[in-house]
Amino acid sequence: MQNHAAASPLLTDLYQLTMAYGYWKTGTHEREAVFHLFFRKPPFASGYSLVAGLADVIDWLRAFHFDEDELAYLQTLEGNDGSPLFEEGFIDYLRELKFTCEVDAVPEGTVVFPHEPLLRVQGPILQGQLVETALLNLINYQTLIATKAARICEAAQDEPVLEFGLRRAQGVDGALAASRAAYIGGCAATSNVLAGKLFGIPVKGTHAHSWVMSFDSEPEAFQAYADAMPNNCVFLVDTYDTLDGVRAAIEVGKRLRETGHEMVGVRLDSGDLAYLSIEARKLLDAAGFPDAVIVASNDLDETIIASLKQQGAKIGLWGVGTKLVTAFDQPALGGVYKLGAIRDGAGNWQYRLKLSEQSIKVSNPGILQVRRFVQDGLIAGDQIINEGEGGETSRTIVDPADSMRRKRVTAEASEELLLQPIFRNGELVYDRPTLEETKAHARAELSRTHPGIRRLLNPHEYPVGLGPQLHELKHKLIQQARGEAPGA
Ligand SMILES: Nc1ncnc2c1ncn2[C@@H]1O[C@H](COP(=O)(O)OP(=O)(O)OP(=O)(O)O)[C@@H](O)[C@H]1O
Ligand SMILES: O=P(O)(O)OC[C@H]1O[C@H](OP(=O)(O)OP(=O)(O)O)[C@H](O)[C@@H]1O
Ligand SMILES: O=C(O)c1cccnc1
Ligand SMILES: [Mg+2]
Repeated sequence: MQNHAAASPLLTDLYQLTMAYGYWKTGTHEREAVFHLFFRKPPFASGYSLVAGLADVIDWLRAFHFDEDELAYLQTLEGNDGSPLFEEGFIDYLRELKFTCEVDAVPEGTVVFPHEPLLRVQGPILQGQLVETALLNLINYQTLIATKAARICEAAQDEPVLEFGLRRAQGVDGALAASRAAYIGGCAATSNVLAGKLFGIPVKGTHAHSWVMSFDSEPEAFQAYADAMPNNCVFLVDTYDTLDGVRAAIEVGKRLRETGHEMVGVRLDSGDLAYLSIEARKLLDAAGFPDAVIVASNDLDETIIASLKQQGAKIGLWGVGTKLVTAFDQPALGGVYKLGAIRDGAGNWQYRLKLSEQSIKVSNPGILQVRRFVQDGLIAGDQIINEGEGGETSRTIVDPADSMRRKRVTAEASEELLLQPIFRNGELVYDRPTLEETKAHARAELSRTHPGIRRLLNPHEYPVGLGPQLHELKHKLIQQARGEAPGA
C-alpha cells in the first residue's frame, strides 16, 4: 500500500457497511455472489485503455481485517435516534471476518475496453460488497493515469517522457499512484523522489528558474551549476531571453567539455516551443553540440505534443506534469462494480442485471470472462462470455449497443483469456510481476494494438461485445425484468 493509513477496511463508503449489516441481520451474508468491475466509456475518447491498480488491490485485500480500533470506531456510529448503528453481534462478526473470496483480474498494463470485467470477485455477498469502494478507487484512478500516460507517450513517438506532476497532483497518495501508473503507461522517469524510492522508478530532473534568479546573471548561474554537478547539466534557458539563454548554456558547455564533461542539454519552459526548439537546435548544432538534448515542459499534453511534432519541433525529451497526473481533460474514469450472479437457496446460479433506459448501460449478467482473439500479431476482438454456463463455442462478437452489429472472428485467430486467478479462497495465488515486467507488458500490449485504435483523434473502434449465448441470456433477462416474457 502506498499510503499505509489507507490500508484499512474502513476505506469504504458507509453504505457498504450498512448493506453488510443488512445481509448479516437477514442471514443472507454467506450467499455466494459474483461482482464485476468494469467501465462503460474509455477516458479521453481514447480507442483503448491501459488497466492499472491491481498491485494495490492485492495489498489492500491481503490486509483486509478489522482491527480493534477500527471496530471501536464503528461502535461509535449512531442511527437517527442516537442508538448504535451496528449491534454488538455484528461487530463480533466483523472481528472474526476473513477475506475468503476468489478474485480474478486482468493483469496491470493490459489493453482493455469498455464493458469488459477488469476484476471479478466471487464469494460471500457480504465480502464482495465490503470491498467494492476500495477496488473502484484503486483501479479507476490508476487506469485513468496509465491510459493518459500511454497517450502522451504515443504522441511523443518513443521519445522519453518525464513525469513532473508531484506539485500539481491530487494529494500525496494521488501523486504516488500517478507516478507509478504513468511509469506503467510509458513514462521513462519521474521527478518524484519518494515514488523513486518506493517503486524503483528512475528519478530525473533539471533545475528551476529560482536557481537562475538567485545569481546576478544567467551565465554565472549555469557555470555554478556546472561546477557543482558537471555530469548532470540540463540548463533551463528561458528565465530571460530564451535564445540568449541557449548561447549562455553553450559557453558553459564548452568549458565543461574542456574538463572532460558533456552538457546533457537545455530545457525550454515557455514561449513558442516549436520555434524556440528549432532555433535552439541550430545554435547547439552550429556550436558542436549535436547530441545536446532539448527538453520541453509547460502545460504539455498529448495534443500539444502531437502539434509540436507536426510543426517540426526539435524536442527530444518531454516533461509533463499537471495535465498528466490530474487527467486534466477527464478527471475521473467511471468504472463501476455490479452484481452479475447470486446463488439461490438450492445452490443454482441466478443471473442478475441492472436495467437502464439506455441499453448500453444495462449491466451484463453472469460469471464473466473475456476471450481475446489475436490475429497476425494484433488483437482482433474481445468476446465477453458467461463462464457460469460453460462459456461459448461461437466466435461471434455481438455489439452490446446494437445486436445487429456482429463480428465473426475467423478460426485462424488464437485466443487468450483476460481474467487471471489472483485469489483463491482468500489466498493470493498470483505470481506478481515486478513493476518493470508490468511496464514491459504494457509496451508489448500497445505494440499489438493496431495504430488505428491507438490514434489520438477519432480512433478506430475495437470490436468488443458479448458472445451469442451471453447476448441471449441478457436479452431474456431484460424481457423478464420488464415483464415482457411469460414467467416474469
Ligand atoms: N508551437 C506551439 N504550438 C502549440 N502549443 C504551444 C506551442 N508552444 C507552446 N505551446 C503551448 O502553449 C501554451 C502556452 O502557455 P502560456 O500562454 O501560459 O505561455 P507561456 O509561454 O507559458 O508564457 P509565460 O512566458 O508567461 O510563461 C502551453 O500549454 C504550451 O505548452
Ligand atoms: O507544466 P507542467 O506539465 O505541470 O510541468 C511541470 C511544471 O512545473 C515547473 O514549473 P511551475 O509550473 O511550477 O512554474 P513555472 O511554470 O512558472 O515555471 C516546470 O517548469 C513546469 O512548467
Ligand atoms: O526537473 C525538472 O525540470 C522539473 C521537476 C518538476 C517540475 N518541473 C520541472
Ligand atoms: Mg508551469
